[in-house]
Amino acid sequence: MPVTALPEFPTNIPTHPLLIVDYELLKNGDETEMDKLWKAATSLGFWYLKNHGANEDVEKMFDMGAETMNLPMEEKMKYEDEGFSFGYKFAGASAVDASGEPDKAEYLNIAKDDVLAWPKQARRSYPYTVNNRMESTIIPFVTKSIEVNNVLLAIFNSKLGLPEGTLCKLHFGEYSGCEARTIKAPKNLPVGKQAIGAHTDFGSLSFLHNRLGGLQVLPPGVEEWQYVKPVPGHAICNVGDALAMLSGGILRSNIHRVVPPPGAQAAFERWSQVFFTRPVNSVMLRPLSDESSLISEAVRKLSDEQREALTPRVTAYDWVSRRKKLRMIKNRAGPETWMASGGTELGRA
Ligand SMILES: O=C(O)CCC(=O)C(=O)O
Ligand SMILES: [Fe+2]
Repeated sequence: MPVTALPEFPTNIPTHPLLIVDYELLKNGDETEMDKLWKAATSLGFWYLKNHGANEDVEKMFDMGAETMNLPMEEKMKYEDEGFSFGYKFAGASAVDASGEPDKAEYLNIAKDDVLAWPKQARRSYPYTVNNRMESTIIPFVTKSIEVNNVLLAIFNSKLGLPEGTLCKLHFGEYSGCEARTIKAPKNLPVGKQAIGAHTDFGSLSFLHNRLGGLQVLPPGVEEWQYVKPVPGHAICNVGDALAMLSGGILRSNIHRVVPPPGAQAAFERWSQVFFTRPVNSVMLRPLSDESSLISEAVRKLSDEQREALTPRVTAYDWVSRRKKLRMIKNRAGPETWMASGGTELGRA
């Protein structure tokens, strides 16, 4: 489906405005732009990123996603995600709420470790539609996404007053949950259904590309979900739980969800491409108070409950595994399973 054939996001629906950050300016060390990024990451935790240079790679990812999701179900299920995160997740495998309502989105997660090891296999195998496009599409998209998220991480490292390279070291040199995700939600979903239930992202940074509306955030202090409007060529970036924890809550991992696209857009399939940067598996998730007075000061001001929420005493691997596992309907015992699947949202979900 050419992008131009898709209906516009309706003009009569309120949206949550995000700050627009220019990646080229960030890369050139522009102070004003870095301040804008900091403001976005410490308030809502979401921002648009323009001039990121990944648009052509993203277009190819949309093609790869369509080729993959169009495979017969039997073929996709050969690559089912059996635990951690990598592989195929069929629509309806995860709950969207405590009642156990099934999700409506299917997706395929491709481990960064497999992409960087190609043509060797590091973590698992994938459908031929992925293998065939590894060199032309997936390696370029993942390489570019890593580069972008590294620039963002280095800025956060400096603004948090951490010794140079601290955050970078926590994200490289070992296997991790970093992954590229291609997502499809069907067209004509009834209003009120959720393609993806409310969640905070599990890792550190997400680099998201979508074309239709449907992504919503619940901003702090607000009771109503608000749409984030897709803007052509602009990525939607956000902070996840791991970075919220490492920063002692200074960086915000905000809750979000995916509902049917609004207005005339609802009649179209909804596709997204994401790259998730996550700490390496063995990293203990906790505020880096020993390494930054800014972080230790922020942690000192938290309530006991907030401090506990940011200090789960588990590794990055266990954090992703638990959240993923407890959202799966096959592991659901009752509403308590959903309640136990939460992240750093401090009861907001
Ligand atoms: O598809 C989208 O717009 C958002 C997807 C998302 O939140 C996720 O995969 O974590
Ligand atoms: Fe998300």
